[in-house]
Amino acid sequence: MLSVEHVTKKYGNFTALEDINLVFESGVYGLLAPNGAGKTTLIKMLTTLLFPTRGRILWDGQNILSMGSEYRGLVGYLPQEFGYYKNYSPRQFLRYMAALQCMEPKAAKKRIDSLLELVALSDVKDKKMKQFSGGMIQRVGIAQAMLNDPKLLILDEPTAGLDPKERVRFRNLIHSLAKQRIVILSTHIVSDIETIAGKIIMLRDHALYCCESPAAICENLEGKLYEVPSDTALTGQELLLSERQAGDRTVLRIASDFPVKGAVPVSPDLEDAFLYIYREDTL
Ligand SMILES: Nc1ncnc2c1ncn2[C@@H]1O[C@H](COP(=O)(O)OP(=O)(O)OP(=O)(O)O)[C@@H](O)[C@H]1O
Repeated sequence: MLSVEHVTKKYGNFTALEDINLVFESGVYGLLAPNGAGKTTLIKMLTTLLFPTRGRILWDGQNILSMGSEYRGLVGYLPQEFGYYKNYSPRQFLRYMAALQCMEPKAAKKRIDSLLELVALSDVKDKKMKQFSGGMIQRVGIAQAMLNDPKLLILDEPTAGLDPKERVRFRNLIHSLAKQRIVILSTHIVSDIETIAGKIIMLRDHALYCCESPAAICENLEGKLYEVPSDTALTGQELLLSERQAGDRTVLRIASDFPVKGAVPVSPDLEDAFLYIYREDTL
């Protein structure tokens, strides 16, 4: 179990995160917030690349900073900018990464073969990565993060640059990895996590806004969401969230605390909740 207790991070006088409290148990956690909200800062503290200014992070009750390499042995990490060698094949690259982790060569070979199978790259395991698509590179990155069979897998914006088909494949892969481990996945793209994350962590105003299931987050908007024709004049009490194509016409999705005449009540989804929660922020 991983717990974040009263963690604050300051960069000089600037407070990037203030008094964050979280508890992680196995399953997928989506860290969802607009750019600049502090996702990478939190992730870097969870991976010991940055230290909290105040507060502490515990793994099974022990401070991760005092655990040192023992803790890092439990963590798999795919950073936002994942460095790889274009002229290496996935197999060469993973062998190299395994050697850096001092894995025994025979065990490493077996593990690499099964990981390449898991991320569906066995067919291209000896091809140079310079020919790979963004999705294929991300899958090499995930295999790299999984080398030590981590108890805590952290993926920072792993779906950036993926096409829709690659995103679906990625979601399926994450789902299969989340059994018996904690997976923390940061993103600002709602659809990447709404079907796979058991809990969504939202940051707002440099603080924790919520850590709840997608259903619980949507529930807060229940009864407030409507669709109206696109030529409807909105009043100050109605908040435009998005537009959607319904057959051959466009409809507006709006949030309102009061019933709206002529509007069709609809059930909120996580995208609506995201837009509602960050309505005053520049997205
Ligand atoms: N080394 C640093 N020095 C000063 N300010 C920083 C530093 N790193 C990040 N920040 C600031 O802290 C805030 C949070 O940054 P962070 O990178 O954690 O956000 P993020 O949610 O991961 O955003 P993105 O998705 O754009 O990376 C931002 O306002 C950023 O400008």
